[in-house]
Amino acid sequence: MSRPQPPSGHRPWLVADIGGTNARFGLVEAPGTRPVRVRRLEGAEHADLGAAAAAYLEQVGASARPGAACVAVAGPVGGDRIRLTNSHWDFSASATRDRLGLDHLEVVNDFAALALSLPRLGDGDALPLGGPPVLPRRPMAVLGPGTGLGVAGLVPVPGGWAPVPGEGGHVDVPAVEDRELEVVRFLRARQGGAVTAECLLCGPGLVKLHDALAEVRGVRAPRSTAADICAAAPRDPLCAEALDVFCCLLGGFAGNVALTLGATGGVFLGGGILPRIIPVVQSSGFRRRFEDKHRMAGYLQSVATMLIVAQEPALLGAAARLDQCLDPVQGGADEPAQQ
Ligand SMILES: Nc1ncnc2c1ncn2[C@@H]1O[C@H](COP(=O)(O)OP(=O)(O)OP(=O)(O)O)[C@@H](O)[C@H]1O
Repeated sequence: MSRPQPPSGHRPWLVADIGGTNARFGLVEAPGTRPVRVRRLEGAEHADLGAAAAAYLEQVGASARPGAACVAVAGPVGGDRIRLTNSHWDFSASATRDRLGLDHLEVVNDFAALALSLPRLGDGDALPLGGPPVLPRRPMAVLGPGTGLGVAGLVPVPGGWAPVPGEGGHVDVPAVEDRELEVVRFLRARQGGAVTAECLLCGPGLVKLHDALAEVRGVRAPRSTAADICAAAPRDPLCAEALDVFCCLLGGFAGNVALTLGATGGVFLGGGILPRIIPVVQSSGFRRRFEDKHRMAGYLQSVATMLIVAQEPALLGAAARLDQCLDPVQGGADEPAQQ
């Protein structure tokens, strides 16, 4: 297929994904194309979004000033003031737009952006984790453990797709099997009150899950980071079990999301942790727990589960959002992911 050419006089678009630690940027040179010159900056090294974006544009030697931007942020959006959940950045969208000389600035929730990336995933951007192939033009869902646990739906609407972001990570944890219930009972006693899905299904949550499992098993084996647990799992049975419980809970959670949203088009997994432990997820109880929903087992057996392995997929979704806003021909042209 021929690559769309920039319309004459088209200024590039800036896309960004701002997480708790990292700010990822890219440039979209023509409507309907994938972001290029993608870079990751440390959020803490820059005072605010405007400063980080300016540093990025200088770093990549952008010759033309962007005409529009879409910024995906980890936190609720709405109104001019944007406060990030896990970062000190707090900025005015209109002031940032003016400072960067943009005609248009779009701010979206990071999982809404991730949802909008789904119809643009190509071969090799996502791996099957069980079930049939992805079905075209059906509702889809995306969820991902990273610094927190994000969830969003994506529904087909006339002319394209609409993302449905929410706060789905904060539902109760779907503990069903004995070892899961033991971990949750232990944590309830220790921290008091409810244990949410995000409490265990994210990077810091994996550490909490591992340490609780150690207490339940009566062993002392402190681990300080998710990376440490993932690296040790091939030779440390407790780390391996913590990861299996993590994947099983994630499967139960993903099944709940699929049932709630009617995501018959497929459930996609994103976030920073899973792409680093692909064989572990593939051999875990994830898919078994996804389908293990009593009378709804048959319904879920017909739903694809996929692991997103594309680099910086939220930037792809941010570009899709700009197409929707500024170039309805490209924005409405997305076909659902075919794997
Ligand atoms: N090597 C690793 N193996 C497993 N998990 C890791 C590794 N490195 C980092 N992580 C986990 O990944 C999480 C970050 O995931 P992700 O990149 O999705 O975060 P984010 O919230 O989108 O953005 P940010 O990176 O800015 O925090 C961290 O909480 C950390 O626990």
